[in-house]
Formats: sequence, structure tokens, C-alpha cells
Amino acid sequence: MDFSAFRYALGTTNNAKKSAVQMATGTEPACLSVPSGVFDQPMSEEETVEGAINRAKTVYKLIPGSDIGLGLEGGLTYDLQHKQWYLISVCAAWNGAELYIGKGLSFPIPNQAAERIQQENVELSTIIDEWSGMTNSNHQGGAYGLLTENRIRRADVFRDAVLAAITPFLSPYYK
Ligand SMILES: O=P(O)(O)OP(=O)(O)OP(=O)(O)OC[C@H]1O[C@@H](n2cnc3c(O)ncnc32)[C@H](O)[C@@H]1O
Repeated sequence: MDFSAFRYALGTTNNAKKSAVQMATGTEPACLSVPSGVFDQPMSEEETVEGAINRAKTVYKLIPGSDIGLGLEGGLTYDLQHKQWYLISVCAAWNGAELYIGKGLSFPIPNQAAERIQQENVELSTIIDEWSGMTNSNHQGGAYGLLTENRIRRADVFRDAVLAAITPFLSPYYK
């Protein structure tokens, strides 16, 4: 499969997301910041996926000549059974006719982070910046990097989500 055969439009200028697409496709995406249409801090899987889809469809429309629009969205989701919040990283891929969703690693985050987000109305990146002493952690290793001491970085997780979302456009098994 030649993932570099397509021209990709990416609905953000976020550095971690851009390098995820570069790693997954071996190409340089055309980047444009577009609205997700959901809250800045999605608090469910449904909302996170919806934000990814909105970004993919909008950027596909706004960047002429692109073959596939990509929307990458981070969000939180609560597992009621195990009483644990998870960070998820989702990619939507849209070619004007078909839509596929790829979901990256789901990672348990300290419940106190999600509780602060709800009580203080802050975003996850604010808390991760505070804990790590970094600025713009969401453009770098992100929460994954902080929690795993850089064994997993945000771009790695989104890379897998991108690969999952674009594989159906290329693999013969989906025909
Ligand atoms: O510039 P855009 O593309 O909007 O990227 P973003 O990081 O600001 O926004 P997302 O919609 O992907 O994520 C929703 C919120 O969750 C935060 N977030 C998600 N994953 C994160 C991570 O791994 N580390 C730190 N913050 C994260 C993010 O910064 C936002 O505040």
C-alpha cells in the first residue's frame, strides 16, 4: 500500500497532529485550522468522534485538490464500570464520499484531572502544562508523554489513529 499516493488536508496546525500525519503517510499535509464544532474539551467518545468528523469534512471542502480530509481530535471518556477516565485520540478521514474513523490508544488518566476540568472549566492541556512545567504540551508529547515519561507521545498515538482511518481507502480487503 502506498499511503503517500494521496494528498492530505489536515484540519489543524497542531505540531503533534501534523507529525502524526507525516509519520503515518510519509507526506506533508496541507494544514488549516478549522472548528471542531464541539466543546474545546470533549468529555465523551461520541463528542470526540463528532469533532474529528466535523474537522475532516470542513478541511476537505476548504482545501481544493485534496484527496482526503483528516480531522484529529483528542477527548476524554468515562468508563462507568471501572470508574476511570480515559484520554482518547481519534482520526476521521473523508474523501467526499466515504468516511472512516480510526481510534488511537485509550489511556487511563488520573481521575483528578477530569474532575478539575469539570469543576474549574479548564482544558486538559492546562493541567498537563501545569503538572509538567511545560507550555503547549498538547503540541508535544502531551499527557501521554508526561504520564509515561515519554515512552508514548501524542504524535505516536495519533499516528496509529491516522493509519487506522486511511487504511480502508487503500487496502484491497475493504473493496
Ligand atoms: O489545535 P487543535 O487541533 O485544536 O488541538 P488541541 O490539542 O488544542 O485540541 P484537541 O481537540 O485535540 O483536544 C481537546 C482538548 O484536550 C487537550 N488534550 C487532548 N489530548 C491531550 C494531551 O495528550 N495532552 C495535553 N492536552 C491534551 C487539548 O489540548 C484540548 O484542550
